[in-house]
Amino acid sequence: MISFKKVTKTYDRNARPALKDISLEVERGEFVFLVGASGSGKSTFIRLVLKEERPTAGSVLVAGQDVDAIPNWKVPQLRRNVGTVFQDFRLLPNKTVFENVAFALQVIGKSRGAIKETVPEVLKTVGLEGKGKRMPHELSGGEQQRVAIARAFVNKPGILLADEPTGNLDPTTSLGIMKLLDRINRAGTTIVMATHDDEIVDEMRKRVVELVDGEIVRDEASGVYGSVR
Ligand SMILES: Nc1ncnc2c1ncn2[C@@H]1O[C@H](COP(=O)(O)OP(=O)(O)OP(=O)(O)O)[C@@H](O)[C@H]1O
Repeated sequence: MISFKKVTKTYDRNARPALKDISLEVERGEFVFLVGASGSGKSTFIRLVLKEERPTAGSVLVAGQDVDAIPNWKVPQLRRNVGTVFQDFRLLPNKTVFENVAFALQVIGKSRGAIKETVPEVLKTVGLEGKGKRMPHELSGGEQQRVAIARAFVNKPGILLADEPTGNLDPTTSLGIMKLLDRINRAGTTIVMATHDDEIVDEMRKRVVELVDGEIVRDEASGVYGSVR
């Protein structure tokens, strides 16, 4: 589903690479934790998948397509198939919960009828039934993240990229968010989640890919946050 073939990304010509000769295959339906210290290259990995950055060398394939070969006018189509969730939720503050989720459908031209039907269903899936009329500031952090996940998921993307989605949440709320992501994954969406949250990684026992200074130092099925020595 996502394939990195000998990918190097250098932002500044003289700086050390943010990613160094990375090769990685993420199969359809997998759940992968990307772990590593701040600056190890996790966000760069995510930006390359979204074509927000271009590799300096090597190639990135998403659903079999070389991202670099996708013309700019087709990039929105790529990003529709790759939902994103971030640490800071990124909701539209002046729109209701319903409108925040509906927006993702409006931009792809869905009819009002379809939107009216789909949004409440998705809100129910993420545990926000009946909260469509609330404004983001009237929600807890965990609820705001659920809205962000609903928005990312409403188009049923094949891939969901999550960059520190539990970074602003307490442990109990984080666990709720992880259960939701796990459910979405089990329904068929491939998930790559960058995180520093060792408790979550240890609890979930998914594939763990560890980056150190832009290089993959560990790739384990059912792994834990820190390598077992
Ligand atoms: N736009 C940019 N221009 C120049 N250098 C950058 C840019 N973005 C990232 N870098 C550098 O690339 C390296 C990897 O950064 P990246 O953001 O991918 O790490 P990260 O693992 O996501 O870190 P964090 O956990 O803090 O988000 C760092 O050395 C960083 O300073």
